Parts: sequence; C-alpha cells; structure tokens
Amino acid sequence: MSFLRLESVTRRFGTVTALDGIDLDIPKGTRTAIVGPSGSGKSTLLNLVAGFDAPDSGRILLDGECLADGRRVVPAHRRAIGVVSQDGALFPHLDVEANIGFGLPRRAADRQTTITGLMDLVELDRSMLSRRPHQLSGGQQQRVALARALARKPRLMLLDEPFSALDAGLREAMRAAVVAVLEKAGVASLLVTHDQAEALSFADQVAVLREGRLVQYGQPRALYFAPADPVTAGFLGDAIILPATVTDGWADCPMGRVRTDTGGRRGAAEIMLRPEQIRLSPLPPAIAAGDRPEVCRARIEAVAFGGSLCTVSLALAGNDGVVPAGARVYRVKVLSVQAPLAGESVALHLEGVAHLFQPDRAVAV
Ligand SMILES: Nc1ncnc2c1ncn2[C@@H]1O[C@H](COP(=O)(O)OP(=O)(O)OP(=O)(O)O)[C@@H](O)[C@H]1O
Repeated sequence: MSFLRLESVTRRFGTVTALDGIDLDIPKGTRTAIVGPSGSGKSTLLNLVAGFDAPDSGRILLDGECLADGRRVVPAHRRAIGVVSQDGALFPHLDVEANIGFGLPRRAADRQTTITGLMDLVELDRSMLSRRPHQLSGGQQQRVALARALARKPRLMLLDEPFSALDAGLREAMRAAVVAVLEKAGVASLLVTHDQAEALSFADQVAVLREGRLVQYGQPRALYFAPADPVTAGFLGDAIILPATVTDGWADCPMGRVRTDTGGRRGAAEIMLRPEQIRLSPLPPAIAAGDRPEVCRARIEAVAFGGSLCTVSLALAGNDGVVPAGARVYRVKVLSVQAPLAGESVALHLEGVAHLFQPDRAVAV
C-alpha cells in the first residue's frame, strides 16, 4: 500500500521545469533512492516532500494526509518528516545531548532515557554525550544528526546525500548502519545520492529522474539489469550496448549468442550486457587456428589495474583472429587475479541474459 504518494507533481522555476508531472508511490517502511544527473530535479523533489517548497500543481500525500495540493500546503514543522543533510547541520554550540534532544520537550521525564536510547540505536558511545560537534568525526556527526532526526519520531526520513562527506570505507559502514537503524525504527526513507552503487545497495526501490521526469522506478536489480533505455543503462553502471538479431528469446550479437530477458520478438534489436557478464578465457591453439567459428575472439588492447578488479579494453577479432582496422573497443571488468595481458588473444563467453530494449522504449514502472 502506498505511504508517500506523489500525483502529477510539477514545479517550475521561471522557464525551467524542475519537476514535470511526477507520479510516485512509496510503500510503508521501505527505502527509496532518488538518482539522476545534476539538475534532474532530485533536490526539488526532496524539498517539496519536506515542505521547504511547494508544488505548482499536483498533490503530495503522506499516510493518506494531503501535504500539498497546489493551493494548501502543510508547513514543514507539522509534517513529522525528518531530514538528514550532507553535513549533518548540527548546532555547533550545543553538545551531543542537546543536539539530539533539540526537538524533545525540555521537561519530559523520559528525556534523558530517550536520548541515551537513541545513542544506542545509532551506535554512538554514551561517553560522547557532552562533546561538541567539532570534537566528533564525520561519521559520528552523521550518527548524531540521524539520532536528532529520529528523536522527533518522524513518519518519513529524508536523507540528502548524508554519506557524501565521508571517505569510502566509512561511507559503506554508515550506509549499513543507517539501513539497520531505519529498519529497526520502521521508518520509510527517501535518499538522494549521486552515487549509483550506493542507491542500488541502499534502497528497496530506486527512482531515476531525468530533466524533471521520472524515467524509471523499480527494484534495484530490475533497474540495473533491465533499464528503460541506453541512457539509463549507462547512468546506473557500465553498460555494453550492442546491435543484435533476435529470434525467440535468443540474440545473436557481435560478441556471440546469448539468451534475452524477453522472448517473443524477432528481427533487429538493441541489447545490453553488463561488463561482468563477459568472461574471458585463453584461446586454445585449435580455436586460434580458425576452428569453431561460433567462438567469439578478441584481442586485449589494454589492462587498467583497479585493485580487486581490472578494466580490460578489448577489440573483437574475426574468425581468422585478425582485428579489423578501426574496430570498436569494449571495456569489461575481470578479477585482477584472472586478468589477461595486453596483446593476448582471448575467447569471449557471455553469461546470464542480455536485456532487450523495447523498440518504443516505453517507461517501465
Ligand atoms: N530556486 C531555484 N530557482 C531557479 N531554478 C532552480 C531553483 N531550484 C532548482 N532550480 C533548477 O531546477 C532544476 C532542478 O534542480 P535540482 O536542484 O532539483 O536538481 P538536482 O537533481 O538536485 O541537481 P544536483 O544533482 O546538481 O544537486 C535545475 O535546472 C535547477 O537549476
């Protein structure tokens, strides 16, 4: 059942349409990530839900209550929506205790136990109770910000790039901690992030915005493996887009034959593979000599070391093993311990299924 609902929400700034008729249904207790290129309308959407701004038209409903409908607007402080921003926005002159307790009644008998309970929930040591924000690490500050937002028992939590100021290792740990806290508190959340991998791992569902429109909305796996169009495919991760001829659930493409995720189509089509679907193996001499024409061969053009994974650039070769002049170069990812060497000839194997783009590229919701 829908918990947060946006109906045809539009917001214009002069001649710019920041959000253009957005329809979105977010189920209770779930996590949603909003992604999209810079200027696609992510912050505008968050601001409208928070109540910092109002839509020109359309409606926003939370748990059945209308928050904004183009005429009436419920002010931000009456929405019971928590916000955690990029820098945490803690009050610098207040200690941890006062920051977390900021929205709690001063004379409440359970004030102290609520604050320490929240510190336990966000896994912040109680010895930090009297520290000021500048005496905390970035990760600790974000935990205080999260505890402060949770103190007001929000119905919905808005997370505006809350991990972006943290370094890679801490970022991942904080993300996992926030997921655990939100789950424990049973609070639905909306995360805006520029990090596609973060969105895919954080959320139950991801909404992709482009130029103020909702391009696709669905589960992370579905979006990653079955994006609505090549632009979305490339936005969510590295993608190899190939022309193909499809027949009854199979595609013949320049990299070989592979199953497709949708059957029932025939003829020319465009397919997508993720780079990790392409496996490389050494070319046995018999195949190198021209036997087994069904095996797709390639020459390794370059190998870029990247820690656990290498990015391997390869060009497809003909059955004679020769790479035609001007051949397109594809990039695939392989485990570094299995990486081939530049100049080597390899055989390609396609794993899993290829995504078949719809001819009209209808929005998949
Ligand atoms: N207050 C404003 N006045 C005028 N134009 C605005 C205002 N706020 C946003 N815009 C415009 O609306 C569009 C959407 O902006 P928004 O900040 O929502 O995008 P975004 O996806 O959050 O971008 P980023 O990833 O860079 O933060 C942009 O073209 C932006 O310039």
